[in-house]
Amino acid sequence: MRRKLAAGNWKMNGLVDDLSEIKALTEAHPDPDVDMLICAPATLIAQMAWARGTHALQIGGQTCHAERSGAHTGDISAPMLRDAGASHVLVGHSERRTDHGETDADVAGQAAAAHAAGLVAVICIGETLDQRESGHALTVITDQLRGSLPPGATAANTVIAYEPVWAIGTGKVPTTEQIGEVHGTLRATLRDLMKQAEGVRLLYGGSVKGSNAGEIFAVADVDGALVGGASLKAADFSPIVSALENA
Ligand SMILES: O=C[C@H](O)COP(=O)(O)O
Repeated sequence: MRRKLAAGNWKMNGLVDDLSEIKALTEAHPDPDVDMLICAPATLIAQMAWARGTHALQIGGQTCHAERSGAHTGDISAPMLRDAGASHVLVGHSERRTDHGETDADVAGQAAAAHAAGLVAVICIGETLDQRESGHALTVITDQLRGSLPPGATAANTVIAYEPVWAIGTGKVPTTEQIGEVHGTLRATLRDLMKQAEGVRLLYGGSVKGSNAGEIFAVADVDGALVGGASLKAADFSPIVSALENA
């Protein structure tokens, strides 16, 4: 049985004052039936880890370098994230792939670095609108998964997040049939790639809100969500956590 995961990605948002949202979130879900994760900007990871106190909320970074240390100005390594209090890290988010030209091979290297540092890698994949409309979505996400999954990936150290690029921050959401088709394909692909395929959690991400979370979580092989905008405020994220608890 896969434990469900409600993950938030604050992206390049959040100042120290916003840690009040973590207090509100943990107070709203003192003993959650699902895993909760917030991927914070690097500047807030240590303070967020302090702010959660003894709550089970997990904290993640949003990217990491493939190397442990070195002359890479402005980058952050997986051991640094771990040292700051993170247990997870996003790798291969489409905004990283677009803004920083990260390739599947780069993402696999980052995920391997995360694993070596004892972090869970949340590997993000997803097709563009052109790829969806030209009928290539399943080929694209399958190729991304094959290229981004490093050797040594296990059910314990890896989560896959399917985020169609066209659904991120747009209010557009695939149909539940489309989500089910992709997640079923991802599960089948994982079976080809690793022994623990049944245990790997598959998240859906892209315009998830309290109002649509329930129907998304009812789709087979959707084990949770990766939420951007609606994770910034506890009042918005809490209904998503509750919907997952009730799924
Ligand atoms: O990492 C999160 C995704 O990019 C989804 O963002 P969104 O919920 O604002 O659409």
